Amino acid sequence: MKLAVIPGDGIGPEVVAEGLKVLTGVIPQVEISTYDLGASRWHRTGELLPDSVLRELRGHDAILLGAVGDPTVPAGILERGLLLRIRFELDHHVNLRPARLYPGVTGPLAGDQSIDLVVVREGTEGPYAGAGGLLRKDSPHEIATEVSVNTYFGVERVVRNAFERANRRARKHLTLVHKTNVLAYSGQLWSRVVEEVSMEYPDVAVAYCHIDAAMIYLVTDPGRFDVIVTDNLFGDIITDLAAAVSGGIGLAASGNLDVSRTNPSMFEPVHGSAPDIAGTGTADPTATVLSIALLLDHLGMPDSARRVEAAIAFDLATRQPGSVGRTQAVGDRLAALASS
Ligand SMILES: NC(=O)c1ccc[n+]([C@@H]2O[C@H](COP(=O)([O-])OP(=O)(O)OC[C@H]3O[C@@H](n4cnc5c(N)ncnc54)[C@H](O)[C@@H]3O)[C@@H](O)[C@H]2O)c1
Ligand SMILES: CC(C)[C@H](C(=O)O)[C@@H](O)C(=O)O
Ligand SMILES: [Mg+2]
Repeated sequence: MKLAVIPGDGIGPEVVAEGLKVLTGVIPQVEISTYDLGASRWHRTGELLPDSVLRELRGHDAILLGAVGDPTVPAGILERGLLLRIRFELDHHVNLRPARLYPGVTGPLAGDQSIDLVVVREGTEGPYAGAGGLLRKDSPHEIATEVSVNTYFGVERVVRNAFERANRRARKHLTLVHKTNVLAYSGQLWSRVVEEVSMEYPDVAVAYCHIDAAMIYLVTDPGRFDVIVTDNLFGDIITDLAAAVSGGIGLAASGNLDVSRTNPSMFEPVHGSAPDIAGTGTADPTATVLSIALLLDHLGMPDSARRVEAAIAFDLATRQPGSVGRTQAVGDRLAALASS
């Protein structure tokens, strides 16, 4: 397997190092190329993602990314110019973000909540598309627009993927989360496409939830969700909350998938570069390791993926209170468990 690794900024390199320990323990023959992209390269050279590097990335089976973003770089430069550019150029239209409350993990919710859901977030459109601009800049009449772009092609392929996933899961339940009461045009398109595609999946029960109410239910009754399909921005927000109620952002994994497999997919923790804890050795690398399980599944190595997941499940079930908090110690435990 040829793997491109982008450690990135902040805690990115710290969690990626632990992820690679686990991966190379399970798949010793992995061929790794590491790419120095992120804040330090930008400061040194002004480069974000040279075209030559993008070409090289395309030649790999998958990409593992830590995180990008740094307080010394103006907001959005790295996020848009590096991370989103990779997602867009490599057509990562399905942003897969499972959230599960593992046995032994204490979440912040009251009572015995069961959480086992997967968010299928659209990855290349919505307000992320970069359409819009500033009119009458620096005047009292300045106007900023950020247009949400939703194409039939883009919505249909992500909705179809969500139905396929729901159909393979035990509960066979899909919830569209949107804001159709206000976002009339895009809401209509998403609702219509969900209705159309649902005809091909008669075994999947379909529900709808406005984004604001979905935030209530994620906290009061998360068990109602199985597969959530939603747009790029709603999906970003939902998945941080889903992570928080499932034991924390340090456990939340993601895969940016080109479902057509024309381009390599990219796997990364849902969290960012966490400048507040970077360098302290306290970041939880579990999200990165779980992202590696998604990567192994995507590349057709389900047995290895299950070994990695089982290692995480065992570790989470047996972690002593206060024993999280050392990045390397967690990575060592997971690597030993996964390769034993
Ligand atoms: N995919 C990505 O690369 C990605 C994702 C989100 C944010 N970002 C960027 O990261 C930077 C920081 O963003 P932010 O602070 O809003 O979000 P963040 O996810 O980096 O951090 C939010 C909070 O979660 C904590 N946290 C994050 N990961 C953790 C881990 N593995 N273990 C323990 N605690 C963890 C942080 O300490 C912080 O308190 C920004 O530049 C942002 O744009 C990048
Ligand atoms: C950093 C940012 C561009 C990114 C997003 O909004 O998708 C992040 O928040 C994420 O969740 O991966
Ligand atoms: Mg996010």
